[in-house]
Amino acid sequence: MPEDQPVLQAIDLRKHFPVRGSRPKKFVHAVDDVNLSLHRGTVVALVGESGSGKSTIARLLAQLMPVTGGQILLHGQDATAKNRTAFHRYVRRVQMIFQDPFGSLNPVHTVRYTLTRSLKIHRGRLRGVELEAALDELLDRVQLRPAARYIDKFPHELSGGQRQRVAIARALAADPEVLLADEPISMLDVSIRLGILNLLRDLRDRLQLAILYITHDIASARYFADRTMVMYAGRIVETGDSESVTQDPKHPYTQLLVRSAPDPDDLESRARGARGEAPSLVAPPSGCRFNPRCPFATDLCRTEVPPLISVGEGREAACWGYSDRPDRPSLGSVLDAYGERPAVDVSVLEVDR
Ligand SMILES: Nc1ncnc2c1ncn2[C@@H]1O[C@H](COP(=O)(O)OP(=O)(O)OP(=O)(O)O)[C@@H](O)[C@H]1O
Repeated sequence: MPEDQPVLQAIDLRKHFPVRGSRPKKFVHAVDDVNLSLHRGTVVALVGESGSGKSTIARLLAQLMPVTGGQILLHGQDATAKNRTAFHRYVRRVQMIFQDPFGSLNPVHTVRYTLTRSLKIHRGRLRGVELEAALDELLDRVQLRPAARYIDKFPHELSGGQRQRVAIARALAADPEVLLADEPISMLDVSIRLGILNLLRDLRDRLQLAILYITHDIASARYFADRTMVMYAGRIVETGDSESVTQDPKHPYTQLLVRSAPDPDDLESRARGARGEAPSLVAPPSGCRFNPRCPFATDLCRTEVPPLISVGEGREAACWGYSDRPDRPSLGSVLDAYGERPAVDVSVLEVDR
């Protein structure tokens, strides 16, 4: 297998949810034309505001629901699971970690039960010494040591961080190649978030996992992810290595997102105050979906969807401002345009490595 071949790939991924009771039928355009690739030993962050479609992408990649359009490839092969056996095979390779480790662990079962069950589902029945060794190894991988201290505990006897580690261990029991981590730290105490990210990074390196890290916190994307993809209203608006995307954002939306870190909700209120609300995904704005909030938008932006345009090595932005069209908008400083100083200095992105 060539090193640079993606493990998991989404091509022109699309998800439209029907709006219940609408006549004529309307749809929430949650995800449109999303392409992404996950590679061995690499973390890709998917960043965006609430409702931008991040979780939908994770659930599509996990095949928890059908796509409206597009394709999911595992090692270059169409991975659409057409029956239970195929789905089971897929889930062994592609595991998901959820936001709420309390909700995702059954409160009536001990760590031993949860992990044994996962091992049984994915690796067949293990017994005696073999089972104990596998349980020990799983807890060791997520740094819950010594295993004996945790193995017979119930979820309520563990801290949030320990619960999330157990949820990660349960995912590792499948011996996956891909982890889809949907906001894995957002419900945890700030003081233990870094520990979980460092654990995931360790797993990336030691097990060469391909990780999709979903977050609305662009600072953690910079800290943790090799590459960052920024999503706005169901579409990818910028991609590149995390350092460049966060330090030198090109798309006006990414610029706004970076400037309002670490509180993305602040972005919502500031942008609303300045330029209307986040768009309805039932009838998304034509052209660039960011155009109603963009201070630089022109007729071109209002009518034609911008493609992802190269804006540097390995970097792309879906903004007409970077095209060579004669009617392209001329970009300026987002902050000047909004007439505001940054709420929080960008240096908040400097997290202790
Ligand atoms: N099952 C569903 N039925 C209808 N609409 C849905 C469904 N799931 C998600 N949506 C809509 O799709 C859009 C994208 O939602 P999604 O949860 O993917 O966003 P998100 O970026 O993950 O947000 P958050 O950070 O709040 O989870 C939203 O408008 C949401 O209301």
